[in-house]
Amino acid sequence: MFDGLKDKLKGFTEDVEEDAEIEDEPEEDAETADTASAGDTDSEPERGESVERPDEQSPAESQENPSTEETAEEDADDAESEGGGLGLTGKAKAIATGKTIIEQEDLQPHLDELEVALLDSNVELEVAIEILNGIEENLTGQARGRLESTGSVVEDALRESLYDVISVGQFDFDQRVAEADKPFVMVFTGVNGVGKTTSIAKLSRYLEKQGYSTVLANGDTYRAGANEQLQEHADALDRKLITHEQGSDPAAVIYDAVEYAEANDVDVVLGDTAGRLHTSDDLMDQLEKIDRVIEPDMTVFVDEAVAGQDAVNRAEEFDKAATIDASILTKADADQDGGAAISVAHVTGKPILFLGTGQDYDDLERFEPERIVNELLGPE
Ligand SMILES: Nc1nc2c(ncn2[C@@H]2O[C@H](COP(=O)(O)OP(=O)(O)OP(=O)(O)O)[C@@H](O)[C@H]2O)c(=O)[nH]1
Repeated sequence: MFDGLKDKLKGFTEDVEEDAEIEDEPEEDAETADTASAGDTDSEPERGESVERPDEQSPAESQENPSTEETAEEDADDAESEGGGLGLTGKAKAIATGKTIIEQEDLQPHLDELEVALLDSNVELEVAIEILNGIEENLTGQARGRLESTGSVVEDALRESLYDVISVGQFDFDQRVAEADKPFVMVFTGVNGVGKTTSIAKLSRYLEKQGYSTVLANGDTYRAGANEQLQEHADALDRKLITHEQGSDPAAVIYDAVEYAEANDVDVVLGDTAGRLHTSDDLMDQLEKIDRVIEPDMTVFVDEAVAGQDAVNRAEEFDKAATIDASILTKADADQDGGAAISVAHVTGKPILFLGTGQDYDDLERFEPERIVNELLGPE
């Protein structure tokens, strides 16, 4: 999963660190520099100034002191006591105690290369820029500390920045289901053939493992064979499926499924809908009607990770045309790029909840931002 992007990200970290200097100057030099720059209260680096961060703890030290929050707080305190850590005073102190110095002019070419690599991996432009800005910001020590430190300043900055863009809107799906009134009603939408139906079947299996019963509803009354396709999954999983004839009202099918769930104490209703483009007015009207009549607890946009930039564009367009609450990206197992996985939450403002990682019912993974960052950059 995401192997192409992993290599590019690894290259960035290594290249920047090659250009970073580890300085270890004698104390008196620092004092001289400190005095010379007394009164300097700069807190933000200008473009072209050096960006500097204290060296991280060694892996051994970080094991002795595993609290990321504490480390982050200490870093923040350091930064504050150094006037943001970025003025001349801060620089002098940094040199005095042995710090990593990364010159802005050394960093910039690597950021430019990373931007090209991200775009090449189908990361949305606006998202790529957000990641680059995040790296710069994190390197200046302004916004770090939620993830375990790796001992590498550059990797931590990249890690935090990626985390920021992919964790947009995240909520605890399991908790949401647990706390909701039952039946919890979910409706799935997206274009044709992306793995919507399979994802519903996988989610039914996932929910079963959490102790919930599910009923399936085929709101795809548009396509011939859709009932049979979902029936195969229902049979394989031993689930009740509610269907109506082809051409009937999808809202009515899902309504029936909700009634069935209420009458039979079923916890979750999973409603499929016809594959559509956001531009198919009649199908988008159907979706709007489902929203109005059923008031689902969650409308989930499904697309395939391998579609890259197309999936990102569709997610953005669907989100504008209909109310979606979250996304599922399928076929992540076949995706080298990871561009959609990185971009979709940011462009929609809604979280990716699950990744489809294969053709079996168990091949559905919770999209956990921290785990995805580890997947992309390697474990801490
Ligand atoms: N490798 C892989 N294949 C998947 C995944 N999810 C679905 N597929 C395959 O993608 C194909 C299409 O899946 P469907 O569930 O039929 O797609 P759909 O979006 O419901 O299609 P329509 O009902 O035509 O809109 C099937 O062959 C699935 O097995 C996944 O996560 N990984």
